[in-house]
Amino acid sequence: MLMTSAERIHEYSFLPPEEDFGGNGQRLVNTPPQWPNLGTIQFHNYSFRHRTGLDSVLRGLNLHIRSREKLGIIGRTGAGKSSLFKGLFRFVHRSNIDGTILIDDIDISRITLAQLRSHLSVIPQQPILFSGTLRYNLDPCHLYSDEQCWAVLEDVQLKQFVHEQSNGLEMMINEGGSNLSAGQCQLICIARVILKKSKIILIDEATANIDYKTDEIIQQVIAKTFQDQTILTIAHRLNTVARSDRIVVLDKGFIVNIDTPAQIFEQYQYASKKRFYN
Ligand SMILES: Nc1ncnc2c1ncn2[C@@H]1O[C@H](COP(=O)(O)OP(=O)(O)OP(=O)(O)O)[C@@H](O)[C@H]1O
Repeated sequence: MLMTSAERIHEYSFLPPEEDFGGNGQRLVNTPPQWPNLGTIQFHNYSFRHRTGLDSVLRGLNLHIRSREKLGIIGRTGAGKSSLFKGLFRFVHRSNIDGTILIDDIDISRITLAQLRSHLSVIPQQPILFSGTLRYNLDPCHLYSDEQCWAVLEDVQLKQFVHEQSNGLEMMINEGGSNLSAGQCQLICIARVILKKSKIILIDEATANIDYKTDEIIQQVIAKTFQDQTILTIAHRLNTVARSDRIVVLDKGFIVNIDTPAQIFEQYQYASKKRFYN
């Protein structure tokens, strides 16, 4: 088993590095120190495919997301919701992208990947936890104080639970968080994102193993602690996006509707259904 780890490290060391920025003779742009201080996102005629030779899975998107806006993203499976996030993180080579994404008026293809990715936070569907202490899982680079760690645990309503553990912040977490519930894992990931204070947060709503009560806590925490952030949420449940400012409906890579939740639900008559697709 340990040799498998050595083999993986060897393989990763020889992976070709990702293209760092633009190419095509474009000049690298330096981001201002506070960038992005507004958190606006603009997609201009944006198309995305996973690899050369495949069809585009996002097609000619035009979308202006405002500072501090809460935007829900819905659509059937395969509609392109996750691809939108991959585009924001620049997970594919530039040759597979048409159009541009601007964050606070800066074209994201003209900054380094490190600049881009260090300013975006994601709360993934499957929370990622490592074997190590809770503190390490909250703050792997040791950038924050214990007080700040406790404060975010309070924000996500885990302070009491951690207090009850004999080691407090030093409590051990198993790989993948196997000694915690799915909801606790999700809340720890949210706490990590609160610490980082990114202006833009991407949330891929968890669909599995979260009970109704924990889901409600997660929604409350997100609504309360991320008021000043721009939030894009891929939603699988109606209640998650009901309080958004707007909802975007994707279908086969196109934006087919964008409106307030009330309008969208009325139009699609989703209101009576708890789960509306998948
Ligand atoms: N790594 C990949 N390589 C090639 N095609 C992919 C890859 N990931 C997704 N796709 C394809 O891209 C399209 C959009 O997928 P995407 O994951 O963005 O949809 P989604 O709306 O997030 O779906 P879901 O709700 O099921 O997560 C689909 O047709 C899918 O098959």
